[in-house]
Amino acid sequence: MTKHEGISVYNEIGQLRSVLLHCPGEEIENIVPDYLRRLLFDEIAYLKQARKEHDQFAGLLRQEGTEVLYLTELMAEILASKEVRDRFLEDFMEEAPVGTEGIKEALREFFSPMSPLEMIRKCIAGVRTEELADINPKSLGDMVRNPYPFYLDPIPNLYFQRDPFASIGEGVTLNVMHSTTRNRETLFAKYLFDYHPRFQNIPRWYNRDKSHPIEGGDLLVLSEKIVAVGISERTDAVAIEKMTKNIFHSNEPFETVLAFDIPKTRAYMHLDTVFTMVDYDKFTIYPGIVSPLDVYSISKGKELQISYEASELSSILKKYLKLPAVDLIPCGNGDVIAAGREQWSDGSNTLALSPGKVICYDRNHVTNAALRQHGVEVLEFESYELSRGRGGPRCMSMPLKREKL
Ligand SMILES: NC(=[NH2+])NCCC[C@H](N)C(=O)O
Repeated sequence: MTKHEGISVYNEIGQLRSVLLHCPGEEIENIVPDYLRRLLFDEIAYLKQARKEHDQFAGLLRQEGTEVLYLTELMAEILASKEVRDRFLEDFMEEAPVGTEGIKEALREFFSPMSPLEMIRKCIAGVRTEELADINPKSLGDMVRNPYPFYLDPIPNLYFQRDPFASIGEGVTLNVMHSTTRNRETLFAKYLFDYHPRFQNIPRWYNRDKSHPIEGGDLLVLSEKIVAVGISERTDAVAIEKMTKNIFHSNEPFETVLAFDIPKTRAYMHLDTVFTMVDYDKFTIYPGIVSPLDVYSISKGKELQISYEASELSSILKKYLKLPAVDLIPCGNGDVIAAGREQWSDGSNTLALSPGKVICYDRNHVTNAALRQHGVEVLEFESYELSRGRGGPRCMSMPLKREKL
């Protein structure tokens, strides 16, 4: 197994050294029209093409010198220990939730011949009822006929590794997801940080047993001093305060958390779907959120000091990032129709590889051209299928290490 490496993320744009991904697998082929909405998808995706696109994404990262780690492989390393494997399976079934002892027993048997990697892939893919042929009925629940086709639901959003936990400084938030369908994703993160030798003693700024939701797509580390967070459909103010207190009580250098109150709608589910940082003084932003935007600052002090920031976004960013000017590059380059279309497929959801160099979906050609006009280097990859899950390059990646600036 890999040696201790830890987490180090003090900005959004410093050279990306190490990143965690999940390449979509069979879980995508367990998405059915009846459950699309609940699974947070808008369409049925074609797995073969989605995997091809994801490999292009990983290829670009490697080509730029970034270490690419896969969640399934790290998890398989952990589950090589029989004790951890057994505990994981029990926790996983409990949270699924698998209701009856008869089904649990059948699942234990079903998984037992599998290698750790096969087991973890299957946990993510989901288990259909037809796959467990003979359940030994132990309760009424094991006997009644149930038309629902899964004993374990698929976890199709796992390729959005940005959301279940978030790296901030040398620690992480272990998140509480807004929707039931994504909550098991944070169990993988919990096991990584509890058991993987690469991540020993990582401080947690938030823990998944807290009831208030917070998701990684809402968390942006703008600098060593400033963290931005969305108050969004997915992240609530109580969770933000708890996380902020824990960060401020540590030795981390962060001094201010800027909370952006964005509209609570599906299209803008997280702050990073409407706003990402691309260079020291450049950001891409969806124009539709600029005028309704309220920003609050939470500053370090004996108590949390919370204030409403009355000025416009560019002034707030200039003030807190100590910049003479900032360039807000609009999604859709000022064209309302292009902005709406490209935001829907994550035109503003860029992943920075280094200051001024980002990875984007190729389909958002208007926004990509605007980024280039503003001096940003844009690397593109295909995006027919991955975009159907409503997330882009930033959503699909969790930085573990970035160079400090
Ligand atoms: N960081 C992000 N913007 N993630 C996008 C996640 C998309 C996913 N289908 C969801 O609704 O949860």
